[in-house]
Amino acid sequence: MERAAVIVAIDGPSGTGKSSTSKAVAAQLGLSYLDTGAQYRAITWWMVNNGIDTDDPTAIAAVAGKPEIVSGTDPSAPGISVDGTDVAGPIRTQEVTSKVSAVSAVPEVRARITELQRSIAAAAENGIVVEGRDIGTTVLPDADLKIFLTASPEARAARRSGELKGADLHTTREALLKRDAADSSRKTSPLAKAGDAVEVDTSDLTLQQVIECVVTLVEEKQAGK
Ligand SMILES: Nc1ncnc2c1ncn2[C@@H]1O[C@H](COP(=O)(O)OP(=O)(O)O)[C@@H](O)[C@H]1O
Ligand SMILES: Nc1ccn([C@H]2C[C@H](O)[C@@H](COP(=O)(O)OP(=O)(O)O)O2)c(=O)n1
Repeated sequence: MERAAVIVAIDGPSGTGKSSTSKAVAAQLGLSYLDTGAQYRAITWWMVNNGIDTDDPTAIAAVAGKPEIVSGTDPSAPGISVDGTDVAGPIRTQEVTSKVSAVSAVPEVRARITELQRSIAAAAENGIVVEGRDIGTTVLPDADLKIFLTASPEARAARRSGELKGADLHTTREALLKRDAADSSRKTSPLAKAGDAVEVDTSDLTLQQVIECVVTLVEEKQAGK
């Protein structure tokens, strides 16, 4: 039986499991996948690389339309490039991580990236899992299923410092909470749970349990479409 294309929005703060869950769910169900955080990281990388002062919203706004960002949507190899350069590695540096909240708070940046996200979602013939901070509230308010992942700061910091081998837990926790606070308090499209999103606290769940939970929710939606 042909399945209807389903659009899934997964939002939440850093380290709640959005990327790992979204990729696995998309792969398991044959859907496309979009990492919107990678797009904000990519535009931030471009700003840094081009000497733009990331503390100057006017300077950022003036050039927000310049970089050409191309996102891969295959969950097993997503990939991201800026003006033809593969930036999958460089967008994960600490410098980019520390500047991404300031760049992504600029309305001109958000307008540009949001438009790109909507066109990618519209082109996904078999459906798509889109993960970020404002997907269910702003980017795709008509998504078929909205999930909001949460987890305690302790669990999130432990997961992140596990990734950044040897990183101090306290420093990781503080940096993560600072970024969440900035992302939640910005004026334009802050990190927020949509009223109709299903909240899943992943603190005491394994990644496999979270994946199974989301797969079940998607399959229920598909069955009802
Ligand atoms: N439920 C979980 N239990 C334990 N570790 C997890 C869980 N979910 C994700 N992780 C791990 O935590 C880290 C951050 O997950 P990630 O998916 O990148 O989160 P986010 O995209 O929300 O920032 C990864 O190393 C991932 O493997
Ligand atoms: N939809 C989105 C996605 C990410 N952002 C911004 C805010 C986030 O701190 C950064 C980086 O997002 P990313 O998902 O890569 O962050 P993690 O380190 O995985 O938590 O991008 C956003 O403003 N809107």
